[in-house]
Amino acid sequence: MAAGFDEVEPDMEHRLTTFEGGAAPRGIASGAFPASDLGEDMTAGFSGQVSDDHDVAHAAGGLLTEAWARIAARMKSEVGEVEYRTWLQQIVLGPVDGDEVTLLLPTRFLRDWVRSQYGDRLSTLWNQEIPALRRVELQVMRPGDRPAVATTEQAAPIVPGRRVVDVPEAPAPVVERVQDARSDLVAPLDPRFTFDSFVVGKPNEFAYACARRVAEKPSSPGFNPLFLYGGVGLGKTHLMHAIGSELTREGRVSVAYMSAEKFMYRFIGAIRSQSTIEFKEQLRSVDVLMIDDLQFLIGKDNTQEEFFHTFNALVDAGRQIVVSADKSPSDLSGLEDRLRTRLGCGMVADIHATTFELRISILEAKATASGVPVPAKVLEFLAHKITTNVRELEGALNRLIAHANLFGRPVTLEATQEVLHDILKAHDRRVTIEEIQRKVSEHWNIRLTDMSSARRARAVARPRQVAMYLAKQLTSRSLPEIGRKFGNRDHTTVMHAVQRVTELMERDTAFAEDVELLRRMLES
Ligand SMILES: Nc1ncnc2c1ncn2[C@@H]1O[C@H](COP(=O)(O)OP(=O)(O)OP(=O)(O)O)[C@@H](O)[C@H]1O
Repeated sequence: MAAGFDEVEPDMEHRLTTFEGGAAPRGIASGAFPASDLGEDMTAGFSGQVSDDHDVAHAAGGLLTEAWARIAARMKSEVGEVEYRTWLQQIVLGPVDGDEVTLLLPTRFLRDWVRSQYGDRLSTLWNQEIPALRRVELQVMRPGDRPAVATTEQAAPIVPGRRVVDVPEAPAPVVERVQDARSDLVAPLDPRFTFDSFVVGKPNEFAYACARRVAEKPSSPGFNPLFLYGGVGLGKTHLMHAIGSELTREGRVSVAYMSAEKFMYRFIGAIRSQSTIEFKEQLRSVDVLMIDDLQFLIGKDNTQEEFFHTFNALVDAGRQIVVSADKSPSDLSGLEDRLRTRLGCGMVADIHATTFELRISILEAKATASGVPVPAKVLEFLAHKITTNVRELEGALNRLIAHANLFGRPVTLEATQEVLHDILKAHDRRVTIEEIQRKVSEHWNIRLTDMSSARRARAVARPRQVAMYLAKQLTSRSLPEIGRKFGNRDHTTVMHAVQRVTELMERDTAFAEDVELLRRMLES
C-alpha cells in the first residue's frame, strides 16, 4: 500500500532554514533558558546547521531537546499513553526562530489535528519551559528535513517511505519517530480489549469466530464487510479493538478505528477547514476501516453519503471494513437503503444477550485477572442480578474489587450488597410467590408441585418452609394469602415456617448463605 510521505504537501512553505555561519545562539550554557537568552539571534534554529560555535549550538540544542523531553513527558502524563502514542509521539522537534519553536509532523492531517486539539497546551508548556518562546508553530515535515537535535552530525535526515527514523540521543520520554503517514488515523485501541480477554460463550461465539477470521485474513470473500450487531455493552467494541490490535501488532496493515460519531465530526471538521480531500485520502489509504456504533449516522444524511463513498472505494480496492451497530442492517431504518444493502452483503454476525453461564465465565475471568478472591456465591449473585449489560456487570465487580483493595476487607455477599447498593437498587423489581417457589424448587432440585403437596419428607418440607419464609420477606402478601398459595395451608403453618427458618439461619451459616443467596437472586 502506498506509504509515507506522498501525503506531505509539496508546496508547503519550508521553514527549516539552514544556519550558514551567522550568529549562533549565545549565552546558553546550562540549566533553564533565561528569557533574554533566546532573542532574535536564534533565527537559524538548530536544524542542519553548520555552526562556527559548535559548543554553543550543542548546548542550546541539548537544552531545547531537554525542554522538549519534559514537555512531551508532561503531555504523555496528561493525555495518557494511548492518546499520546496516537497523536503526539510522531512530533519531531524542529528549529527555533525568534520567539517561535517549530514542531514537525508527518502529514497535514496530523498537523491540523495536533494544532486543534493540543496547540494551546503545547504553547503553554513551551512558554513555561522557555518564557522567551511565545509561539509554537506546527509544520508538515518534508523529505530531507532534519529534526533538531543537539548536534548537527546526529540529525538523521527523514527518508520518504522509511517507516521509522530514530533520532539518536533523544532523551527517554521523547519518542521522536516518524511513522507511516497513515498511522495518524489510527485511533486509540484499548490494549485490554484483545481476543484473549474476550470470554466466548454461546451468545457470542459466532461473532467471535467471524472477528477472528477477519483478523487472520482481512478482506476474505464473504467476510467483507463484517457487520457486528447486538445490544448495549455486549462486546462489539471489544471485538473490533481485538481485530485492530491483532492486525497492527506486527505492523502488517494499517487500521483506522473510530466511532461513527467521530467520523462525523472529523468529516465536518474537514469541510470547515477545507481539507475534505485529505480526509478522504487518509481514510481511503487504510487497509482496514472500522466504524463503531453506526446507528449514530441515522438521520445524518451528508455523513452517510460520505461514508457510503468511502465504503465503496475501500471495498472496491479490496480493503476490509468492519462496522458495528445496535441493530442488523435491515433493521437500521433511517440509514439509506443503498448503504443498508451494502452493509448486509458481507458477513452479518449478531451478539445475543448473555446467558447466566456466560456472565459467570466473564466474572470469573475478570475476578481472576484482578487477583482479589471473590467467592463463587458473590459471582453467582452478580450474574443473577445484573443481566442486561456486561459493562455494568464489569463495573460492579470492579467496584467490589476496588473496595476490597482499599479497605483490605474480603469480598462477601454482605459487603457486596452494601457496596453496590445503588446499582442493585436500580435492578430491583417485584417478586411473586410463584417465582419464589420456582427458584427454591430449582435450588434444591425438587418438583415445583411439591410446594403445594402434602409431602412432609424433610427434603421437601424444608425447601417449602424456605419458600414461605422468602414469600413473607419479599412480598407484601399476608400469612393467610401465602398459606393459600402453598396448597391451602393454614396461616399458622406459614408462621411456624418463618420462625423455623429464622432459627436455622442463626445456627447454620451454610444454610443461612443459601437462603440469602436465594433472596438476592429473587430480588434481581
Ligand atoms: N465476552 C466478553 N468477554 C469479556 N469482556 C466482555 C465481553 N463482552 C463484553 N465485555 C466487556 O464489557 C464492556 C463493554 O463491552 P463493549 O464496549 O465492547 O460493548 P459494546 O457492545 O460495544 O457496547 P455499546 O453498544 O455501548 O457500544 C467492555 O469492558 C468489554 O471488555
